[in-house]
Amino acid sequence: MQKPFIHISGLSKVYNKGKANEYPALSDVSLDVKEGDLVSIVGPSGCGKSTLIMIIAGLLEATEGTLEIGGGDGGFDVNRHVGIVFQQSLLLKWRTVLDNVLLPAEFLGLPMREARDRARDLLALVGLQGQEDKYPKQLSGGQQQRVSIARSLVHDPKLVLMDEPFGALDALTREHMNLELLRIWEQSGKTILFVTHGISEAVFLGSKIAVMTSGPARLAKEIDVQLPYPRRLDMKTHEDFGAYAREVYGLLGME
Ligand SMILES: Nc1ncnc2c1ncn2[C@@H]1O[C@H](COP(=O)(O)OP(=O)(O)OP(=O)(O)O)[C@@H](O)[C@H]1O
Repeated sequence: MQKPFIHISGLSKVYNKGKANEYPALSDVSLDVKEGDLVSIVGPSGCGKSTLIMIIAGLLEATEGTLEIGGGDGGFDVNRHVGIVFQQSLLLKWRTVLDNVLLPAEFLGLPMREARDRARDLLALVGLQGQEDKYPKQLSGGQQQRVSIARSLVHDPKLVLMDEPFGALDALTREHMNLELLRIWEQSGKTILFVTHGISEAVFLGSKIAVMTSGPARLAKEIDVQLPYPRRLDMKTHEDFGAYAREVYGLLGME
């Protein structure tokens, strides 16, 4: 049987272990993700979503458990093959849009001529063709987040981690960005883990939803979302969409 692209088993994280302020942020999390999946990770504030993402990104060490990425062939390099988008776009204000997108390619020492072509293609993919020479402050919040999505893809990662990327946007821009993200996902074929507080957003985007709960911080359930792609906003009014949302509300104790 083919191994999952991401295999997480029995993962726990205790902050400040052994100290008076020891804090269990993740407890016994297991999750398998197929290549090309878009997995929404949804849960209340403080349930450990960012902690999980940071561990997967190699920015934080787990206290216990197994994490394997890349199907176990040993060819996955977390520095080379992961792209990250945070809630804030974290653009460098003194660099142009194009130069911001190029940052990961610079860090990784990739051939810059090809990277520049790719960055231009990605800016077109995220709807920012013609904005390459602008500076971040000349863009709206939604446009800045598009730049950070292009930046997360410039080194052609196999896995994109998105930690509440649209949390700071207004509701309408957020819905628009949801549609854009689905288009980018379908065109790029990347595996995406998408953290959100938004139940509707989680259902709308995900091929799978990982529902996390706090107290204890754990993975309550994985739900395969059988809604067809391409998804359209009017699907949110459909009965099936409502049933998935109700299931997530129920798991979070919010019926
Ligand atoms: N460096 C740290 N030291 C101690 N505790 C921490 C640290 N980082 C996070 N925590 C705690 O671990 C818990 C999980 O934090 P985390 O940021 O992963 O949650 P989250 O689900 O992403 O929250 P939010 O949705 O509000 O961003 C929280 O209670 C937080 O206070």
